[in-house]
Amino acid sequence: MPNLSFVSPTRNSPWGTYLSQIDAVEPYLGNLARWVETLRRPKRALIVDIPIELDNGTIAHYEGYRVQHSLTRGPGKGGVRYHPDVTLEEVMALSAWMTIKNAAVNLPYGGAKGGIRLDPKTLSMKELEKVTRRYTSEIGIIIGPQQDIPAPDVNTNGQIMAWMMDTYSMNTGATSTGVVTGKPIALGGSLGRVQATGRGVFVIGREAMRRLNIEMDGARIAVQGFGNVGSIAAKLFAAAGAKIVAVQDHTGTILNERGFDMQNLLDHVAKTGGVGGFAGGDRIANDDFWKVKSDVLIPAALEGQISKERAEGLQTRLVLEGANGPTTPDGDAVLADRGIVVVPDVIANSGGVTVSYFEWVQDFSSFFWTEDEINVRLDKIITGAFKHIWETSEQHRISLRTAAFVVACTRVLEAREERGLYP
Ligand SMILES: NC(=O)C1=CN([C@@H]2O[C@H](COP(=O)(O)OP(=O)(O)OC[C@H]3O[C@@H](n4cnc5c(N)ncnc54)[C@H](OP(=O)(O)O)[C@@H]3O)[C@@H](O)[C@H]2O)C=CC1
Ligand SMILES: O=C(O)CCC(=O)C(=O)O
Repeated sequence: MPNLSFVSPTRNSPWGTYLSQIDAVEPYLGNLARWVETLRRPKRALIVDIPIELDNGTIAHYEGYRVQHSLTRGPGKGGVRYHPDVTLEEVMALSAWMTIKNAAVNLPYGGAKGGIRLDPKTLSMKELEKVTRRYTSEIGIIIGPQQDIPAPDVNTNGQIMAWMMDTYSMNTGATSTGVVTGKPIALGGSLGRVQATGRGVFVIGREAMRRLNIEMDGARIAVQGFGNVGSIAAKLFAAAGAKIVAVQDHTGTILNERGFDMQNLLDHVAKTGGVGGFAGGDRIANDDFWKVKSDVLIPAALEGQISKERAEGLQTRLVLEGANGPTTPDGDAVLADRGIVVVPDVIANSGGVTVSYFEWVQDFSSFFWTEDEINVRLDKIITGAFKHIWETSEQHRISLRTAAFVVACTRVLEAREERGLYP
């Protein structure tokens, strides 16, 4: 592992996971491997202090980050996460996966990601707005429509993007819609962006199932995480004839062997904030989620969920990574041994950033597309990228993850080589 003085990753931590994925791709890079060290360190990492006055009059300090892992192929691009477990090391890994994802799909971006260590559920809307605006001002020195374009991730949404866009615009003295994506439609957002990541998970899942001869009609699907990505993917699979048999979030795990009534489940989550207590299924122990028999398992929550132990017990044919980094290297090795196919995050959840790219293009041209145009273009781009990765995997007899890294790292390092050596 490289000697970065400010992190001490373990093998299965997010940054350790990313580094082991780079180790796996290195033998397939030919002469470009001389540049591989570039991928093992972020180009730039900013840590910011965010002091705000809480509603009760006290001052609270939050720690925020923006990491630009690579700017080789274009501006930084990647979401912003609000979560109590956010660390610099986690944001580094998430930013690096953005570099790989953007290159795997051939979007003209580098990779970046941001985050603030806080629990948004404990803050009022006013406090959340203050944190967001201060964070945006602090990272304002490195973001911009041509520099680095944030977007939503865990616990962030269109409202937060609107505050970010407004703060950046006020600070620079010009309305700058292209500084973030995932904005509300009224501020230059794109139709289809809210649904895009879940839609992309469905589209890539459909393609992988076709290649593995898994019938969509009646296929059993289990979904961990029922937020933006998990709920929309589940809804689209159900609409295509699959059965959503298990769902899990922080409020519990629910099982229904016959498949949930999706509209009832979505209404329950909208009303109560989680899947727990849903009457249309049986509550089971959280650990039992990982033993539910399924054709497709979609982790759509956080990193590190499929450990070696959980991988040993999975009863599924296909893992479709809606979340970023949900499978540890030890878990990955077990799944490979057991013949369970993994469609990696960097292609499975690439629908979100692809429509973010469409949003950015639409903002620059001030010409907006219909939702149909967006969905057709999304489908075409990501199924094309998936096909290329599948064929690369067959050609080298490597996992889809390593194949995605071969495609992506080759693009990044070729660009690096072309840009030359001297300052
Ligand atoms: N939003 C996007 O466009 C994109 C998101 N992703 C990735 O998808 C994943 C989900 O993001 P998104 O849907 O946007 O986030 P959301 O905040 O909308 O939803 C996250 C979901 O995960 C659940 N969750 C969190 N921790 C756990 C846990 N330990 N066990 C079970 N459930 C848990 C949450 O439950 P609860 O509310 O109960 O905490 C919630 O249902 C992340 O890995 C993200 O990086 C990837 C590409 C783009
Ligand atoms: O839409 C984007 O720009 C980035 C989404 C994101 O953070 C991700 O794909 O993990």
